[in-house]
Amino acid sequence: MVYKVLISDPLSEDGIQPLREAEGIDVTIDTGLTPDQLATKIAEFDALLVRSQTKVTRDIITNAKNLKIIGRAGVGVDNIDLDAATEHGIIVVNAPDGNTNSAAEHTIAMLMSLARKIPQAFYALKHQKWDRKSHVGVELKNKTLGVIGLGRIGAEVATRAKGQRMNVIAYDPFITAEKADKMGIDYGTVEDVVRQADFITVHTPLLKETKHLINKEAFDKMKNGVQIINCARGGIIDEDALYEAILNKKVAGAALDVFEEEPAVNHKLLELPEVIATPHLGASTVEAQENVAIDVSEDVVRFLTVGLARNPVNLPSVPREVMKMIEPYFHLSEKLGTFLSYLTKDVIEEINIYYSGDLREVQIAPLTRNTIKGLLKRHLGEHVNDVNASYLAEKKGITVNEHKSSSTKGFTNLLTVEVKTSKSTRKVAGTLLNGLGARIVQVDSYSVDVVPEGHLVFIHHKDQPGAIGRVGSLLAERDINIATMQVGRSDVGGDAIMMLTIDRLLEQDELDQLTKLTDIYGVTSIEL
Ligand SMILES: NC(=O)c1ccc[n+]([C@@H]2O[C@H](COP(=O)([O-])OP(=O)(O)OC[C@H]3O[C@@H](n4cnc5c(N)ncnc54)[C@H](O)[C@@H]3O)[C@@H](O)[C@H]2O)c1
Ligand SMILES: O=C(O)CC[C@@H](O)C(=O)O
Repeated sequence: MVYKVLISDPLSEDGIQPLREAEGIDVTIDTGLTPDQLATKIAEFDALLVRSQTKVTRDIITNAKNLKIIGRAGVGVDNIDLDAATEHGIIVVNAPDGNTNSAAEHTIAMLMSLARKIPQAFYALKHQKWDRKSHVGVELKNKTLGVIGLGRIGAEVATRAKGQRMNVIAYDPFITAEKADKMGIDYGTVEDVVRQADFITVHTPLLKETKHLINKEAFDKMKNGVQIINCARGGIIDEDALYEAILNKKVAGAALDVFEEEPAVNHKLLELPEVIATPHLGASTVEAQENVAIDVSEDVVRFLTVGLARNPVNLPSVPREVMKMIEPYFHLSEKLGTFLSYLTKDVIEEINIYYSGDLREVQIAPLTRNTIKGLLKRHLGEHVNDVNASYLAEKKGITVNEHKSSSTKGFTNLLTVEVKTSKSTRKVAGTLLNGLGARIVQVDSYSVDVVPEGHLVFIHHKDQPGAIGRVGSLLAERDINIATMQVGRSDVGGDAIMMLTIDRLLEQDELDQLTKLTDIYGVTSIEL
């Protein structure tokens, strides 16, 4: 199997080495596609890697019949329709850490350039003007920097601003006053920040809640002569309100790396001498571009080969250490889900997943999603994956409950999946045996020991002499080799099960003949 990866924005060649070196991955670089060309071309690809230029719209995603993963070499994913990706079962991953340092350094560079009017002075000098009077700046020392959004970049900027002997006041809904205190900065509401700061820098994502967070009302509350920096996303600051605030002298200067519409050429803000700007260069360093390309390439390889991603955006993130711990159970969880999907004939109402022993210590959400994927895939089709599995289950009205249980039945780890329909409750449990791999160890109330691979036959029968022999004879007559066989019963002469691993898939007529044998209640052919 060869996975086809399309890179549609310029990425660092060194950074995409993990893709180039991976076996079974074929890389195409085409950075000149129009949206229409991309919408056509995307159909043949399994993965798409972008920076911020390519707009991955619903249209493109709808045409992406084979697409499994979209990798964003950077932080912001506002150029990708996440809802459309999730609905189509496409995972979106980003590279959240790789450009933090560069973006923070760029913000500080903008802050200093703004304070000392360096770009304006340079521009004048380039135009043969030795003008010292117009370019008198202000010191940063003892000024207050207001930071809105104290995440990765905001926190780095705050720390560096303290190095310039600035006072820092920050607002972030997910940061406590105690945490800010530990960083040696003040904490306040947006209003506190806006009222107290001499310089304001924003470092939030662009969300419904942050769109035009800095608007006319906010400018009205600011100190006269305040200076504004945006190296996060265009749209967090209302550009029309900023333009007015500069014209009426409320704002003395603004440094912008990002704009509501990009590329921003002929922008009215750029005509104002108080405005300095760069064309979205926050992450444009050799180091950042290499870092983000490596991170996202590694995640694409990991996802295409083992089905796990470290930085999913439309899934909760799975840290590296967590991933290491859960990877062995990943395969088992899907197999148990798939196994039960064969035994469950009616509409599923509830799924209970019990994590016992060592599994109590790991992050279980990815395993839960994978189990649901196994359960739903056979009925809903190949497009079900761990990105959309929970969403599809919810849409189908299925309640999913996760339990951490102390009952291990003597195993060091035990994963039990129970499915309730209006008519029945079915259960399967599996474990990872040290050095031996995955095993199914329980089906309903019966103990078994079966490798969850290949062609299985699950037979429910009456515990009577001859029942097992009749099954064996029929399969022998059809030249079907039995690789393993397990039997279990509730009580003598009562209900019993047989679990067979056979060397090939049963034909329908063979299944019918098995079902008609004396004392056989039901036969299910299972492909794992
Ligand atoms: N200019 C560039 O080239 C460049 C480079 C990298 C990142 N970015 C952008 O910088 C921004 C920050 O990136 P990051 O890596 O620090 O992200 P992050 O997720 O680490 O931090 C964002 C912070 O914003 C906070 N936040 C969310 N809503 C808020 C609100 N209403 N008010 C205040 N805070 C709020 C979050 O709690 C979070 O702590 C993003 O928009 C990202 O796209 C730009
Ligand atoms: O691709 C870029 O250079 C921009 C990256 C930056 O905006 C981000 O959100 O990571």
